[in-house]
Amino acid sequence: MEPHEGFGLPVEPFPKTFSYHGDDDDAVSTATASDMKPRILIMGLRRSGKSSIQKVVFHKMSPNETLFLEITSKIFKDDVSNTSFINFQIWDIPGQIDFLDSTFDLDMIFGGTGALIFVVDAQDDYMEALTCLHQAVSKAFRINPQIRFEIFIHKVDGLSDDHKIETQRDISQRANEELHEASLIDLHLSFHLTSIYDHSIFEAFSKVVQKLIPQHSTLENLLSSFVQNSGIEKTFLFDVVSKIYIATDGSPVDMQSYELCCEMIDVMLDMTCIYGDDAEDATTQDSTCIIRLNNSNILYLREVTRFLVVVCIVRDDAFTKRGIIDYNILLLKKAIHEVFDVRPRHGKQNGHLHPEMRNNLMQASLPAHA
Ligand SMILES: Nc1nc2c(ncn2[C@@H]2O[C@H](COP(=O)(O)OP(=O)(O)OP(=O)(O)O)[C@@H](O)[C@H]2O)c(=O)[nH]1
Repeated sequence: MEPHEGFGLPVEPFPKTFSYHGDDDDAVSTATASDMKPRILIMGLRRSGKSSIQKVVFHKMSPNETLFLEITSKIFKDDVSNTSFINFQIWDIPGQIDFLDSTFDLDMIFGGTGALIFVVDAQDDYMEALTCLHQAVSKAFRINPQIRFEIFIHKVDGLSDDHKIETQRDISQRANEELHEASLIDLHLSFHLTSIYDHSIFEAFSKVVQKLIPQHSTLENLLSSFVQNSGIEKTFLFDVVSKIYIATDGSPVDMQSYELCCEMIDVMLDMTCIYGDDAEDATTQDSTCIIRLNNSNILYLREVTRFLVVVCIVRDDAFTKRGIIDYNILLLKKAIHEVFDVRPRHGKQNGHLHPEMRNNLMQASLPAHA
């Protein structure tokens, strides 16, 4: 099954030559070919929820099934690129990793890492987790200062809204104070409140992945231009299998809209699995799905590649101009294919929309929105 052959031009998930170290590959030179893929590490104490996060986001495991997951005893490398647009590896690091143990090649582990997710169980006493967090991030930062550090304050489904905010404030203050005392002032931590029992884990993972996509700001510009010229309220570019949104337009994301779009993808995939033609993949046929909501909005889903769909929220009066929207979606697809065809080494992304793409979109704009 070749990735992204479903629509027109071939598209690579991430450019294969892409490295998070610019042109310097020394840090990963000892790794094997499959280890060369950009990598996200998930770390944290035992039973903090690392394997559950990975199974729920990338393997469609239902949250309740995670109750029966066994303890991870060695590093689990999960290559998600066969089923997902996201061409990288997720490494689940066992809770009991000992940084002084020479059997762990830390230079290799942290050298090729794009992001380190550290999971803190918010339903447990988190003091030990904070000590481990400090050890992990300071070690990783000294080996590879390019790593993004993402702290998932996890299992917040058991906490009230006030308690969530208070927990985040306390954890971020303690973690940053420790870094300050260790003079690691350039080490930046990002915090996310997460749970596998709602969409917060998908939202947080989306944010992590977006920071690792070199083309992200170009995509965001492209989607903003698309929205403005099509009379659309909000649009997301989704990796279908993981429901991670690769990009959205520049307007703020509200969780309810994101959840609605995720649920639409679930409905489409479930229907396709149950009633679809077995010979065809869920999204090989330029799939389209429209759901009219009871609040005068319409959810409009269109395939971009085999693994990517664009989901739009449109007011029903704007949807009467569907021809314009469809025309703009055609241009959007073409532009997205072009964006991912650009390899950073040979032509670095500058984060701006190519003028040709912008002009094409303008041609399709409604007079009212032009
Ligand atoms: N309430 C709640 N429980 C969760 C959440 N995520 C995971 N869990 C539970 O936490 C327990 C431990 O989850 P695992 O994913 O096995 O934890 P782990 O960090 O991989 O554990 P090790 O393999 O020992 O490193 C399981 O019973 C999960 O069901 C969550 O968001 N909320």
